[in-house]
Amino acid sequence: MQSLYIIKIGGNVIDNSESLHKFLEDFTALKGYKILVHGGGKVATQLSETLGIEAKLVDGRRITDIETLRVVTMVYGGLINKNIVAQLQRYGSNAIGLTGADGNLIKAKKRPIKTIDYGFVGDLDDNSVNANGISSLLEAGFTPVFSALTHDGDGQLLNTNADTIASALAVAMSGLYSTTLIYCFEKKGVLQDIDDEDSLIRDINPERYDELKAAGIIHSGMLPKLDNAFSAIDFGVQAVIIGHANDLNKLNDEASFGTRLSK
Ligand SMILES: Nc1ncnc2c1ncn2[C@@H]1O[C@H](COP(=O)(O)OP(=O)(O)O)[C@@H](O)[C@H]1O
Ligand SMILES: CC(=O)N[C@@H](CCC(=O)OP(=O)(O)O)C(=O)O
Repeated sequence: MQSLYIIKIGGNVIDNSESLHKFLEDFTALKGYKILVHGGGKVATQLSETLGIEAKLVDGRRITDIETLRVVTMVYGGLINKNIVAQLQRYGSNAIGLTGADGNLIKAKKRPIKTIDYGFVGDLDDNSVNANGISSLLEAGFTPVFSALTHDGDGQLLNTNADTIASALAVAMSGLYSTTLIYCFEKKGVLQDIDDEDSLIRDINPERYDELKAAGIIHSGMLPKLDNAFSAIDFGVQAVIIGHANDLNKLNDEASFGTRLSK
């Protein structure tokens, strides 16, 4: 089996142009098949507020009414995706920018209304990702760049969390490639003390995860990220690493890049 990297970058990296450029240069230098997934929640929140649309998030997930869907379509599918693709082209990567609607590559189901109506938010299931379609892009020499947008097959775009997209892509692609999933953000990895970059936790297994949650050491945005990450490992993804976007060039040096998850 050939190897594949699926790498996700979040809003804080995208919002910092120096950090983003270093990351994109290092991403281009990685050998072999690769897919980039980007969020951009921070930029969407800023634009919403500029437009006078209140940004509402519950448990890290954006309530996406029709106005907000327009904003995230512009921000994720347009502004951020096309800028990243243009920069990757500059560095020599033949990037192709995508939403899940393009090539019907990721189909989602609108989240059912329970206690909260999330609006146009899409959830993924086992059949969401068209792995063969994505594989044909990779084999043709393209580097797919996915934004946090999917579709329902009935003409409706949906907002889907980028960590979830990265995890679902990794699970689906692991049937065809030996897949490593990497979450890149603005810290060295999962930290024992969130304010101390020297307190990196090198390995986490499910038992340790439970302890760190109970002790309040892991909280907020790191909780859904690790839930997605452990679910990817359970469903056959070879390796999952969480690390600093500016350290991607140290990826092959196990001792210096990020937190590794194990079963
Ligand atoms: N133990 C921890 N180590 C590192 N980050 C943590 C930890 N616990 C909570 N976090 C928070 O998780 C955030 C990352 O999640 P999130 O904001 O969703 O990032 P992204 O937008 O990159 O996906 C960090 O910015 C940090 O504030
Ligand atoms: C449904 C939902 O919450 N979607 C996310 C998609 C963007 C994202 O995931 O961005 P980060 O990775 O930068 O957080 C949102 O709109 O914030």
